[in-house]
Amino acid sequence: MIATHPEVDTILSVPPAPRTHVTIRGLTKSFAGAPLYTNFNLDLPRGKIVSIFGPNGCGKSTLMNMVAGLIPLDAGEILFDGKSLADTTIGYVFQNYRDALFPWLSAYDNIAYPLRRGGMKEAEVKARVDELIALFEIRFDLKRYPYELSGGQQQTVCIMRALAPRPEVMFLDEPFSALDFEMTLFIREKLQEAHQATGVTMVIVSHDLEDAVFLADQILLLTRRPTRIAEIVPFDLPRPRTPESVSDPRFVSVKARTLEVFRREMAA
Ligand SMILES: Nc1ncnc2c1ncn2[C@@H]1O[C@H](COP(=O)(O)OP(=O)(O)OP(=O)(O)O)[C@@H](O)[C@H]1O
Repeated sequence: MIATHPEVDTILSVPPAPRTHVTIRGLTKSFAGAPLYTNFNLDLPRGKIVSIFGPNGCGKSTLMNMVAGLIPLDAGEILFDGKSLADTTIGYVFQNYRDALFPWLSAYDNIAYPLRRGGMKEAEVKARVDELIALFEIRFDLKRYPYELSGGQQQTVCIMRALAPRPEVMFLDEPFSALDFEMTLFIREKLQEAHQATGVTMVIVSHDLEDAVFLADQILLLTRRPTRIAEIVPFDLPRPRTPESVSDPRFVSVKARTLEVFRREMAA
């Protein structure tokens, strides 16, 4: 006899949507006995940028960190093209770039770190780092150490390091929150270029509505905890999006819709 279990039923009964890259089924997580996610299902589309937005403490970072394997699930299954995380190359950009880079390594060696760790030959490491230097149009000296770089330069190095091993999925936890406006514009542009050049699936947690909308193909809006999907708002403004895009009526309309759902959830 086959034992039935609600979580297994969920996993079997919800097939992934077409062009899905990451399939999340029956995800369940509590902290100190208080449920955060219960039987949560989500498909993340291949090659798209999904922003996660929602009320404070609703579990945006926890969701992304569970998908990235940094926080264990209580139950459920997360597959990348049907593969486990262990068989998938991912990249992760932390919110706090100051703590994310290895201070004893130069910027160059930070970027090269995951490649060398993966056993890549030095000539190939150099070729890959050179590609990233060209993609990001780096003009500062990568022989410098993290403490010698500006915040924006450090975050750029973090993003280059995450992209170096050609990840299938890249996770970014509030990548703009510690940046000034000028650097935010720069990093937005560079992330967009990197996405267009590589087609990597990206997941971004954001606290800022404009940041959440700007890069996204989809804005995943979460409810208060116990957390469910409030709405997935699509945003198909053509790329490249520019600083002027924020006044485009399509941008304004998606931002207004996102705010409306957010307000509804705050009031719930
Ligand atoms: N290690 C932990 N132990 C206990 N509770 C936790 C832990 N990590 C997260 N939580 C709780 O889980 C909830 C979700 O946290 P999380 O940081 O994922 O939310 P968030 O939406 O990213 O929050 P914020 O908007 O404040 O950044 C919060 O109530 C938080 O206090």
